[in-house]
Amino acid sequence: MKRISILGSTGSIGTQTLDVVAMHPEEFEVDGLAAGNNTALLLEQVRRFKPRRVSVSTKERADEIRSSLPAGVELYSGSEGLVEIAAGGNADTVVTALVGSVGLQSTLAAIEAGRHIGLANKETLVTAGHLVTELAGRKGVKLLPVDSEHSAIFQCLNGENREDVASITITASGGSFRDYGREQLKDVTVEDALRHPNWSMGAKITIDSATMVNKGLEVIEAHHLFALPYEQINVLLHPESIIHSYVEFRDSSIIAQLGTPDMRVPIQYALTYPDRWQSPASRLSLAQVASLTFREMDYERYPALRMAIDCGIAGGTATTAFNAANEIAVARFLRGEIPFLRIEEIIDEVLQRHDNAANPNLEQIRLCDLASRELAATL
Ligand SMILES: NC(=O)C1=CN([C@@H]2O[C@H](COP(=O)(O)OP(=O)(O)OC[C@H]3O[C@@H](n4cnc5c(N)ncnc54)[C@H](OP(=O)(O)O)[C@@H]3O)[C@@H](O)[C@H]2O)C=CC1
Ligand SMILES: CC(=O)[C@@H](O)[C@H](O)COP(=O)(O)O
Ligand SMILES: [Mn+2]
Repeated sequence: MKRISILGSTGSIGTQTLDVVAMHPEEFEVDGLAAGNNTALLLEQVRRFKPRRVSVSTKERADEIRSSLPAGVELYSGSEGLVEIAAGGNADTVVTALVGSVGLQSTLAAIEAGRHIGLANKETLVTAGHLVTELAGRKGVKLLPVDSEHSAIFQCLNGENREDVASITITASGGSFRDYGREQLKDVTVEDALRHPNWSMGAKITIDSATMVNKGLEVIEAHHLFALPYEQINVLLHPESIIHSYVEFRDSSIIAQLGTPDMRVPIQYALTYPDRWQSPASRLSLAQVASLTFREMDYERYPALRMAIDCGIAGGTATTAFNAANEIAVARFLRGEIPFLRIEEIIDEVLQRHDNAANPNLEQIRLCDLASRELAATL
């Protein structure tokens, strides 16, 4: 029996994690679920998966659902609620499926409590990767990647010697506007940007895919997860999203992981590693796919990717500033306040004014995150 808790159970990754649980009801027990504002869906999940503990975004939301919860279910709220679900109870693995660096405190709390982490919330590693990996190492906690590219690389590295790795290559679909030139990006709408060609995901990551910020976050995530220098991490455009990523070894062999684009596969592998179980995902027929295509990454077309990698190389608080500026700019774009191309300009302007601090502690990261958000909100 595997006991899990999910932070962000009502989102895209959270609901797909529960799909995996539903496929193997005898093998999983759900200890805790943390949602934000979608209390109706949370209540449905409570009825179906019978967690012992739940949390919602605010006290008001908690008051709304208190009387509808079965007797004995513990109810929490706010950031303390997230920490309670992450570190209290008796889960073996906590799936971090919150969106944004709001997930940092609860991820650290889960690690501190000795829980293994099924890590979807990439912003946590982008903003404070050195602290998260150091704590996980000290506590003997596994950081099991859920992000499809990182799960692919993790699978390709299985049983290999790290000294034999020449490079890793993260594939990128190109997002909603992969066939647009920069001129065409001036007038795109929120609706257009939310139409990802291959994956159905939450709104924030779908916009990040369109700006290529997602790939930038993933390069930084890979740097921390696999302890690789940036010069060994490549990005390649692969519009079909069938090869999820690959590793090249020093003998020139390449090992890649392929599959239909279905997040339930990497989610399940993070929960069953090192075993493989039956999955709800459909089988890949390469004969039907017929051709796979690749393009060199164009850093002028996607300047936000270059900025993210430069921040990763600079280290310190640069990645925190990058991530915070992006989170605010994306939220503003989604609210219709700014045009699409303004997202990368805002990130750039925040970075121009950023005063980098090397090897930051948690408090320095918190302050940098706050200041970058405040600036990005006013630009
Ligand atoms: N979706 C995907 O396929 C993939 C996602 N990822 C990463 O996984 C993470 C989650 O993405 P995704 O599932 O798409 O995001 P969604 O927006 O679909 O879901 C986010 C979840 O977080 C909850 N949430 C948000 N803010 C808070 C808060 N302040 N307190 C408590 N809960 C909160 C939401 O609750 P509610 O809805 O109830 O308000 C929801 O359950 C991101 O870091 C993303 O980059 C990585 C690879 C693929
Ligand atoms: C499914 C997943 O892991 C996403 O992060 C995905 O990578 C988004 O696709 P692109 O960023 O390649 O468009
Ligand atoms: Mn990904």
